[in-house]
Amino acid sequence: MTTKPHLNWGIIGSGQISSWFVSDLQLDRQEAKATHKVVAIGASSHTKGSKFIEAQKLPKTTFVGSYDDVYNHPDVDIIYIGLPHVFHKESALKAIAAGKHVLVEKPATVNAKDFKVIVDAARAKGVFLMEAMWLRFRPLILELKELLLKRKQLGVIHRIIADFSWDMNIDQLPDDSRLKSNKLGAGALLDIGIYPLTFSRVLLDDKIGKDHTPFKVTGVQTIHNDVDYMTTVVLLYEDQKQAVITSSIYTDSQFEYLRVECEKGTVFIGGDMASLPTQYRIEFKDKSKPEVKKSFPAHGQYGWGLYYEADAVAIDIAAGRTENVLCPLDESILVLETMDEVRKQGGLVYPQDKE
Ligand SMILES: NC(=O)C1=CN([C@@H]2O[C@H](COP(=O)(O)OP(=O)(O)OC[C@H]3O[C@@H](n4cnc5c(N)ncnc54)[C@H](OP(=O)(O)O)[C@@H]3O)[C@@H](O)[C@H]2O)C=CC1
Ligand SMILES: O=C1OC[C@@H](O)[C@H](O)[C@H]1O
Repeated sequence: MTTKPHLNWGIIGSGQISSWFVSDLQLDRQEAKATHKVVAIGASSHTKGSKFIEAQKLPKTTFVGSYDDVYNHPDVDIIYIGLPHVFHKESALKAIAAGKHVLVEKPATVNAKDFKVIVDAARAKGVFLMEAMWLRFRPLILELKELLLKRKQLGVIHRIIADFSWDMNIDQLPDDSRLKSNKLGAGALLDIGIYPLTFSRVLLDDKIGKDHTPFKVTGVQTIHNDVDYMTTVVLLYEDQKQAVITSSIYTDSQFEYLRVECEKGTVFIGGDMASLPTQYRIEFKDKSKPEVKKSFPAHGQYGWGLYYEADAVAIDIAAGRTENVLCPLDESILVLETMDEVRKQGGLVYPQDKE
């Protein structure tokens, strides 16, 4: 019997996404491709870290310390960074300096320039690095990629229309919320617009990263209180395909938030959150063909599905790879550069852009 790849995780930050990630790592999954252990929690205070351990039902012996303690913990193989965007750079650089592999939440950084610094540091140190864009690893997306791009079952793809909008009640949030403050990298595009942008990258272009099909970017932004409440992006590919990408923090998405329009039919993708697609259906232009519908369970016993990216990372590291083929570093840079261009046209500036 071959043993599965294994990773010992150090978690930085005890907030919302760290709690999802840690609960997924602990799920008992028969089909798991790797095994995971959370060995250390880094939190801004010992009390917060201990509460996190209790809430996540981690063993009481799990190490709790400062972020620095966790970067330098001898049992930790890989650091997961679950901090607001603006803290990703410093955290990733410290983890890399300590010789750890890194999985950093999306967006990898506020702009492309900052992520390039991290990529250079990881390459110099020879450690694994990836942006935690979990969408790229979901079975629903992999199945549609195979169906649309590899088998070309619906013929030529013409256009993608994709949205992630969520009424965050922004005016009721405290000014120092990561969802509201420009200083914390808030705004629709970076927080949620990155998902429909990723959908379009994954489903419209069969090339990735440095090899991508060239596209022109047009963006408009509605800015209030120094953050984008609403952003719309149009990508025009060299071969005339288009992606229309919308995001907003003061309206809500429809259940079917993504449409892939093709020569022979249209794919509609839906779910409660555009970061977590749970079903697709295909309407064929030939009406004699019955609609195809497929569901991919999530939540509860199925967890969030963050384990797909975690397993992929474990397999890469066991194989000695320092980046992942579905989420390579140049592709994260491309997405960040695209968002930089949209913000340049839309007028949204973050403090990191001026550094
Ligand atoms: N993949 C996904 O589906 C999701 C990804 N994300 C990404 O994860 C990251 C974190 O998001 P989320 O978990 O919602 O964030 P939280 O607001 O829950 O904050 C996470 C942690 O960051 C630290 N932190 C928060 N605010 C500050 C501050 N002002 N100054 C210093 N430290 C702070 C705290 O760490 P401590 O506990 O140590 O005090 C906090 O627990 C973001 O980059 C976001 O884009 C978020 C949600 C979903
Ligand atoms: O990545 C995300 O997806 C879900 C939202 O709740 C969150 O704000 C965002 O960071």
